[in-house]
Amino acid sequence: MTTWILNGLTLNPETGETEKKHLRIENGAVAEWADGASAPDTAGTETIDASGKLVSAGLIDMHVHLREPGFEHKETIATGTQSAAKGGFTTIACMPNTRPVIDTPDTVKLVLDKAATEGAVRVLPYAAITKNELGRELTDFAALKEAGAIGFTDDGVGVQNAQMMKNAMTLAKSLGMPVIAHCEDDSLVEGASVSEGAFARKHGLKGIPNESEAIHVGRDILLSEATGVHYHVCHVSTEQSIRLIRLGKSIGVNVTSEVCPHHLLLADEDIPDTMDANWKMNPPLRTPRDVEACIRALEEGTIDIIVTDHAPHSEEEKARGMDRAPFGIVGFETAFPLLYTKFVKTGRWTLDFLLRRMTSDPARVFNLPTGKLTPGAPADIVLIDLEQEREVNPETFLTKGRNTPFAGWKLYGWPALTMVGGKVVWTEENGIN
Ligand SMILES: NC(=O)N[C@@H](CC(=O)O)C(=O)O
Ligand SMILES: [Zn+2]
Ligand SMILES: [Zn+2]
Repeated sequence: MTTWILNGLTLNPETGETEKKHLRIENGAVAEWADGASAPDTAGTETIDASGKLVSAGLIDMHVHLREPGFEHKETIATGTQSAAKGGFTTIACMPNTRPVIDTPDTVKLVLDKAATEGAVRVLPYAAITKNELGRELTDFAALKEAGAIGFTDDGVGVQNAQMMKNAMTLAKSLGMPVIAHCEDDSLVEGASVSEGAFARKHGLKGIPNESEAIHVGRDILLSEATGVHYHVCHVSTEQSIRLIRLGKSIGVNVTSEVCPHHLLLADEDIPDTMDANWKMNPPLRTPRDVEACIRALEEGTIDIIVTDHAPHSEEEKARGMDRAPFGIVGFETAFPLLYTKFVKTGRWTLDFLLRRMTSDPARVFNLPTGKLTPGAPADIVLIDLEQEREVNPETFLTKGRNTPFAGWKLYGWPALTMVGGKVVWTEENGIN
């Protein structure tokens, strides 16, 4: 089957300018970029008009929470992947902190089966490092890999014991698998819900110190050096962690890292005095100095990729107040417009820079066959409207979560159509296909 995406704008990375091209798709794969100056012969083919829209490889999000099994009131694989499609994502990697935890081959298979039948986009499951994410006993890495897990992580909590982490890394290395770490030392955090900083001081709250993250980053870089494993740091949020990752990379340690839009855009002092728990996430919003450090680290390559850490919770859970509400905010449906508006439209980044951090770089870091629209690649594509300004309205989200601090923000760069493997899965006009 042939599909033509006609008259779209594609980015020429050499000039940084967009140019009009037609894209031919054959049997779910990219076949040809044709000159936009003349009309191709489209007799007998399906056509999609992309006039005025950017044509990009589908976005890749290597850190998301789909909540199924066990927390279907927050999200399901169906709603989470639909939300991802609406946000322009075509591949997402989901975290194992479900109930039960994804720590057996059967739970990995359950996620893969559900994703295949009910999912709107590609889903790559991570499996837990330790059984039930309790930090006591390693899971069966070989069997989990065999079942389809793409890496190991106890996201949601840090692995507190260094020997446990070293054993995990040694085993993962022997299987050629990465270890992905939520970096948090529990002994330094105990009961705090916001960062140590201006907001905590103003409200007399106990704060989460920056070193609670960086201590694990430093420890794990040493363990990665010792074991040779590919070690990937989750949701980097502090200047201290960045310093350590920079050092690790400079001496050749196999370390990579990710950052979330909120840690590039918001600081603790932006949290409203109403203590709205839609501003509560882990790691917490840090100081403006940390925000600038995260931006620079991404710019210099110390941080490799952008992820959302999409973490839906119900309105009832988020209404429990800053102290008692769970950590986490949704991310799929605001990520690209936020970053495009605040970093590309303002002139700090090129469009090419932003797109790479959300497409080809995650594919490179995790060895995925997607992320580039070169002939032969899967036709995972997003069309993006860069011109129209719209307001973030959580009531229109496809995720079950409404927990975002970005409601009301006026943004550009909204996805208009998402295609996975040559099949249109979502359009602005008609919703989920
Ligand atoms: N990021 C969050 O604030 N919450 C995540 C857990 C996590 O990513 O650590 C969640 O599962 O809700
Ligand atoms: Zn985490
Ligand atoms: Zn997470």
